Amino acid sequence: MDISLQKVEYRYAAGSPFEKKAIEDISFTIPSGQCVAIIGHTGSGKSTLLLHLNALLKPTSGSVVIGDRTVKAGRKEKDLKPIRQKVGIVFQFPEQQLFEENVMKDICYGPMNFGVSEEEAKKRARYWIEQVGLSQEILEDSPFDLSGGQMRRVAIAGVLAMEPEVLVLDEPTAGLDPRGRKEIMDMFYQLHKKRNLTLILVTHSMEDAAEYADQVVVLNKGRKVHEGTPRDLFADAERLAEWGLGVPEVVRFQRLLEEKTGRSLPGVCLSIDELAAAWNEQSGGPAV
Ligand SMILES: Nc1ncnc2c1ncn2[C@@H]1O[C@H](COP(=O)(O)OP(=O)(O)OP(=O)(O)O)[C@@H](O)[C@H]1O
Repeated sequence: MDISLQKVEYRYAAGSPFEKKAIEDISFTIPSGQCVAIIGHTGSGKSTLLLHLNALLKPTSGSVVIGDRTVKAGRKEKDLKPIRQKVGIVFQFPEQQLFEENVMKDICYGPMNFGVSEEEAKKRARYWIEQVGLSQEILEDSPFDLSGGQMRRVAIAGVLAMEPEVLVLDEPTAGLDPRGRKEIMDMFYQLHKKRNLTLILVTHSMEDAAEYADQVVVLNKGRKVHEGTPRDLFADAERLAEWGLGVPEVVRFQRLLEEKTGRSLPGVCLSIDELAAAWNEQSGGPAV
């Protein structure tokens, strides 16, 4: 299922003295099965845009096409549940939304809310708890007895148990240590690859955008200022700085290495493995 935004504008408190234009003239398409990162400085409009992806917000002008449904300004929408089921959002710090007495009930809540039977919801809970790297034993525990990392996985299992076609991740690694970040992102990436799940990654992390995204959309002051591959984007540090963004660590390390050795490597390397391979090829031996 593709999602396509066409000249989307959104104003908070439209028509009131407190009106505030948050995004404008935003058009792009997220093709089914892709991993797309949406990045931008604080206040650039990422969260506002994210809420349009499953019709939690309706554009003030323009339209959002989600599969076979078009959501546009000035039109009363019929049942939005099918859209909300197909496009799952994992909000920032999703563990804060756990509230049931045990993990099983928390995971079943979303699917049952969308009309799935209790029996089927429980079957899904048993399946998804393992897919997020936890054991079924945890299902009977209170979510509040778990560690922060486990709570986050439980909350993610609750969204996955709705079996969405598109998963929107709002700063999925916020507050995690580097190991936890990598584990969570690798888990999403495996799901994306194995199930052809479309991933939309809304993030401040240039590292995550560089490592996982096929395409990156950059927002600045409510407008789309760039759309392209991570490689194109991170080759231009000056432009990134203009938008208040930094280059990923691995690209910075590449520059440092080039400065120190006086040799330049072909292109931009987006992972340590790539950097090592490019260096070894240039230098004729394993120096990194
Ligand atoms: N509920 C609201 N009412 C009025 N203005 C808002 C509201 N939410 C956001 N804004 C404004 O809209 C603009 C875009 O905000 P948004 O939260 O979408 O940006 P963001 O890129 O997600 O920021 P961050 O990275 O800090 O979460 C900002 O100028 C913000 O002040």
